[in-house]
Amino acid sequence: MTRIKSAFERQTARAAALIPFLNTGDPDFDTSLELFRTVLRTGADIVEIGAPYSDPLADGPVIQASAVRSLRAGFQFPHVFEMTSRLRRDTDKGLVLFSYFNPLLQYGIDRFFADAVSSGADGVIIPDLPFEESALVRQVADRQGIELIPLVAPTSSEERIAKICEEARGFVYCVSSLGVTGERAKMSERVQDLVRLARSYTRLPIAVGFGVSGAPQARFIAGFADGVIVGSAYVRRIEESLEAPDQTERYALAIDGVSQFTKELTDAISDVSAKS
Ligand SMILES: O=P(O)(O)OC[C@@H](O)[C@@H](O)c1c[nH]c2ccccc12
Repeated sequence: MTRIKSAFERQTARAAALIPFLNTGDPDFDTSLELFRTVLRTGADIVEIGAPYSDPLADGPVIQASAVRSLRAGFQFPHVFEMTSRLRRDTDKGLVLFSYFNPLLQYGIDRFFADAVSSGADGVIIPDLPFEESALVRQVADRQGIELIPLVAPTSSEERIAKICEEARGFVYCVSSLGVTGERAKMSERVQDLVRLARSYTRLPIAVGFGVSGAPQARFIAGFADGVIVGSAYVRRIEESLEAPDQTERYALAIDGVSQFTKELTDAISDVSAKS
């Protein structure tokens, strides 16, 4: 059984897996390594390990600012492999590399997947991978033995969702709403229809992301999906920690912030299974 599959299977106690996203190198490499370790230690089942990019078209202001911080702190693309191999030593949970298509193309598709496998990654998400190129990329991923996790959006036609789900590996990422990443006060109820539709085309786990700002949305999603993906709300806690005057306090605030938030989210998700 793959680590991604077992991460979802382990959720018999909880209604859904918790899947945080953080950018590698935000606010610097060593601190982000400790932040990833902290969310994994305090309850995350899978992590999305972001490769910061200078032109993150699908990201809202919080993750855009995070990418700027990482790049300013000297992030280079191969650091995602260093991050993954460091985390792999500590954990058997799911490690998913997250990169836009362009920097991955620059690095070389075959080289990227070969390095991803040797770093211990279980999966890859490429949010802006054009459907027309996905067959080639999936073939490389399959050949290298790593799972290429697709996204379906509220705007996807049923025909396109069917095709994406048929070719999916690992899990299916259902984007909850139109637009860019970022916390929403309320999630669209329509995401339940999207998950229901995807479920009719795949037996893989289905995770929902975009807009989760805290426990209420996590609880809502855990009621009908297998995974809750949270990015901006975590990254905002890192950003807020940087307002503290000195480095030691900034570090402590960031670690405490993501640790406390993970507990809030896992408690909310566990609530759901207790009730159902
Ligand atoms: O930030 P949010 O609204 O919690 O959404 C998850 C998102 O951060 C993460 O999955 C992600 C980060 N960058 C992306 C770009 C496209 C799609 C998804 C993402």
